Amino acid sequence: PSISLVVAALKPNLGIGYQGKMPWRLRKEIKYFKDVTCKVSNPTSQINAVIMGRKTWESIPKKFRPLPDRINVVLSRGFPTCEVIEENIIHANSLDESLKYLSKSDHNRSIERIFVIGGAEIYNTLIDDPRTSHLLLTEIETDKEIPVDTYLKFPLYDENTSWIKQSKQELQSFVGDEIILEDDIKEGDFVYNYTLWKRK
Ligand SMILES: NC(=O)C1=CN([C@@H]2O[C@H](COP(=O)(O)OP(=O)(O)OC[C@H]3O[C@@H](n4cnc5c(N)ncnc54)[C@H](OP(=O)(O)O)[C@@H]3O)[C@@H](O)[C@H]2O)C=CC1
Ligand SMILES: CCc1nc(N)nc(N)c1C#CCc1cc(OC)cc(-c2ccc3c(c2)OCO3)c1
Repeated sequence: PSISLVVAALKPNLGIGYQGKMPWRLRKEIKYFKDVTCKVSNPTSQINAVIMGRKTWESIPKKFRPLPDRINVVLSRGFPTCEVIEENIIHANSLDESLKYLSKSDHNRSIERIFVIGGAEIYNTLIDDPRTSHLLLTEIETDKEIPVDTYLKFPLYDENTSWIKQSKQELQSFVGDEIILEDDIKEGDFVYNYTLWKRK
């Protein structure tokens, strides 16, 4: 199965978190995240999965979790192998266990896409996993000093990296034409752009 990492990070050091929370609240970015992770070709027969670490699950405000219309998989070494907590909440103790569960055919809707939605420990393990085929990176920039204590260790800007930033057309066809992709979105002290990266 192929996995897509979805993350919003502050350039140039790819900061993603501060004291267990996100360093920013970007309204349009949250909508993009929802639209991209929810979108399936056929909503009656398909659904997507979002996989996250236990700390990210805990950081999502209770009223927003589980993220609706997606199968929510939470990873913790403290969970037994794989447990269906509620219809759309799965607890698993490893990525492999969760992928095994997601690839079973007895779901009432088939899984179209698998997105990893955080946090740092999960991202930094999976960026090197051969099953990770796409990276949906929201590149954020600011002139202000923003407190950040958690970073992506992604080799994107190294000269011999195997990750290639795709064209905007490629991103558009990946997310589908229903999603409007604005450029240089300004919110508060931030300017950001949506990007798609694939391995060479
Ligand atoms: N900018 C962005 O787009 C995003 C940013 N974030 C930020 O990331 C930060 C959270 O990241 P981080 O602290 O790394 O925590 P994570 O969300 O990555 O959760 C870490 C926990 O996940 C479990 N876990 C990790 N790897 C595995 C594994 N291989 N198998 C089983 N369980 C595993 C462990 O749970 P246990 O301890 O229970 O064993 C571990 O403690 C926050 O600041 C958050 O705001 C999060 C999402 C998106
Ligand atoms: C939504 C931010 C985001 N953007 C991108 N590009 N990739 C991501 N993986 C994420 C994320 C995430 C997990 C998360 C963390 C969080 O606090 C740490 C809050 C949310 C969240 C999820 C849904 C929400 C919402 C917040 O407000 C309204 O609806 C969602």
